[in-house]
Amino acid sequence: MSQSPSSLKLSILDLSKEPNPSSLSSLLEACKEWGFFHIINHGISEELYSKLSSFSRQIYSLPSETKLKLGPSSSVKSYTPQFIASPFYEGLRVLGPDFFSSAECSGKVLFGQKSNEFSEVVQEYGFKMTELSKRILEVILMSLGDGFEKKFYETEFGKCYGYLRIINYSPPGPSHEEVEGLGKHTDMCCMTILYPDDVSSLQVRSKEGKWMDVEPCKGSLVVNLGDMMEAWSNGSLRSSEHRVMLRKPRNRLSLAFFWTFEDEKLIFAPEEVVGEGNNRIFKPFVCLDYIRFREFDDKERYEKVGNTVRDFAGTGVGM
Ligand SMILES: O=C(O)CCC(=O)C(=O)O
Ligand SMILES: [Fe+2]
Repeated sequence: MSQSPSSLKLSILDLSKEPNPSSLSSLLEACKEWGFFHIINHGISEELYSKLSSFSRQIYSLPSETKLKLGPSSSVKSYTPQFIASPFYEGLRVLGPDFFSSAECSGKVLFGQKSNEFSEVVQEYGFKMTELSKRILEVILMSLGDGFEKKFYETEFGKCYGYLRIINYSPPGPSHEEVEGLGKHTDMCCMTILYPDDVSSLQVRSKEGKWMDVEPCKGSLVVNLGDMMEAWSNGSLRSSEHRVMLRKPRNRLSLAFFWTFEDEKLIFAPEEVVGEGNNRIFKPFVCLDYIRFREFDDKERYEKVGNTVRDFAGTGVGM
């Protein structure tokens, strides 16, 4: 058996406070070292979360035939059944920016009459997460350089959009001490905001390759940077490998909100971000081409585990 992992206390960004030099420098440090941090005072109420998690529980207790009407081989394709990402993982994707319509499309199949309430809850969550993503991204840009949020927010990130994945991990069997709920991967997007339930199962891989348990932090959400951000920052911000290890004999529910560039975006780190005299470690690339590279197969849009943006667009310099 492998050694038991050490636990990792992530840096905390308090969104109720105006960013100051000290909070910006600890955020930057966290983004460079781990690409992961916690946010507190994020404005997502427990009430909204519990409404959405109650719908999620209802969804995942539906019979497989109902869920399979939403994918992977139906025309809707919002549902990823078990045995694609892992035997324990199933997920439902709701695409923004029109979260209501997207939720309605799946909700009609899953809930029939009750779908309106589901769509409203998802819309509210999607809207709040969108606002939150914009805000966090601005602070990250501020931490990267003086005035960078004004210079780059609109021009570079102005067309970003979000999508939500409602994820259910089924419990490992009694004979298993620990199983992989979601294997090692990096997120493709710019940034992910994760609302995990109270089961701590998320692990992040250090630069040295050591798996670390993310230490839970009450009332916080977990933010992690994705490959698009790593490429856009010329590798100075980190998109870390992470995975989910299931240990408790119960379901785990998580809500992952992905904030991503538009498909046609050409990712090319601005000169000021690269910095004078530094080498470019990524070739320019179009987002959709990278998403295609990572696709599991042409039917399923799940991330292909193992391939990262460095494999796809790395120049081989400075790695
Ligand atoms: O469920 C989790 O805690 C993590 C999910 C995740 O990493 C992902 O969906 O990319
Ligand atoms: Fe992830």
